[in-house]
Amino acid sequence: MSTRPYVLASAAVSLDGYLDDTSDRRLLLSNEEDFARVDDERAGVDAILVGAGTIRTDNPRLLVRSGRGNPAKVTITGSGDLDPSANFFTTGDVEKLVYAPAAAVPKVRERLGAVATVVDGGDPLDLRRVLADLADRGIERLMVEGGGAVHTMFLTAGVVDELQLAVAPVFVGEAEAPRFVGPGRFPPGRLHLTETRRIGDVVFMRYHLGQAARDHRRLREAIELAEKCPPSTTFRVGAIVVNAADEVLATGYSGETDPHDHAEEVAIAKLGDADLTGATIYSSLEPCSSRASRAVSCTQHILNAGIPRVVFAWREPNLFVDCVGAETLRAAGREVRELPDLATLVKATNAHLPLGD
Ligand SMILES: NC(=O)C1=CN([C@@H]2O[C@H](COP(=O)(O)OP(=O)(O)OC[C@H]3O[C@@H](n4cnc5c(N)ncnc54)[C@H](OP(=O)(O)O)[C@@H]3O)[C@@H](O)[C@H]2O)C=CC1
Ligand SMILES: Nc1c(N[C@@H]2O[C@H](COP(=O)(O)O)[C@@H](O)[C@H]2O)[nH]c(=O)[nH]c1=O
Repeated sequence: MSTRPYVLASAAVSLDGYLDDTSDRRLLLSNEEDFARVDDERAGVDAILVGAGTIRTDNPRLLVRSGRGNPAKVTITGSGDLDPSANFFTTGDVEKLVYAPAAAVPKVRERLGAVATVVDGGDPLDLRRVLADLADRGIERLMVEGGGAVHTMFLTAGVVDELQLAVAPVFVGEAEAPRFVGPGRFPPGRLHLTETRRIGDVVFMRYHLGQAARDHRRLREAIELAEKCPPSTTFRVGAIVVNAADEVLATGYSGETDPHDHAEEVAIAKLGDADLTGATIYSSLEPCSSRASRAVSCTQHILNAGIPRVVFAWREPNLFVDCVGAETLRAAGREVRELPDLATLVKATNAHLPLGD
């Protein structure tokens, strides 16, 4: 079971590393196309978090403009100095959560209790406790949109899995303007760069950190493995099982020994009596939860084998069956991570299927 959500930090920065200028007007660093990308990211998360400073400065709504998702809104405050009529609280029919240090909770609840759920975040506020509480509330994927104090806090606490930066072609040049991050002890070493993209005049960069970086590397390998699948009229999938030390225990791909083979069942069948404590199975596609060709689903094989962690890229589209693999595994207490930025590669391997768009 996840003890915290997958945390995706997102920011748009100037060439000199600022989030905003010092004027009263909000500085738009993203261009229209990049704001659409941010909207897509928002549509794919369960909650969006900004600091109280951002609510006071920007008065954001934090809604999905395209109407495709319904993420909850989350903020952090020590002072409780937030206006209950701010857009954060008044727009969107979604849950609003305010985390405050224990000592401040009564005051914050008095001010904001009618428009939000005020939660004790520990004394002093403990980020891991906040994240554990969000996980308990069903938040699997959290997008942290800033501002600078919040990005610094999350990154220096080592709880960011993915960082998305959009660099805009402008200088701010004001010493008093908010920077992307302040000083602190950040994760050591170089981050794992997983994507760069030109979006008009903006450069988009995606990085993965820590375990998420290891997951990204292994999942790409599983996706590449699917290229070995023989021609098929069903999904072409690759799977890799690693132990707690990230050593490969077994691999498999669809149709490896028989046309009905699924990648996960092939890999699991090769495991023998390997120690699966802390093991992870990487599968390019969400493990199936029911199937026509054989009696036991891959979700059930994973549960039977006792593999505690599952990482996949693409939610199974409702082409053959209605898949509930991820939900079933989570309900059984397994940690499930989805890396949807790799789904495009899996779709390309499955271009033979009638998938629509
Ligand atoms: N370009 C971009 O992508 C973005 C830009 N921005 C910009 O960033 C700026 C705001 O950034 P910034 O001023 O750093 O503010 P933040 O949004 O990071 O919020 C900081 C506030 O969060 C609360 N907080 C932080 N840590 C704690 C803690 N440990 N315990 C309790 N409360 C805590 C405090 O609230 P309190 O003071 O109430 O106690 C603090 O003042 C704005 O100018 C905004 O426009 C913001 C988001 C994205
Ligand atoms: N200025 C800026 C961002 N600002 C973020 O967007 C929030 C406003 O959201 P909304 O009210 O929903 O439009 C704002 O508070 C801050 O978190 N984001 C970006 O990707 N690029 C940008 O250039």
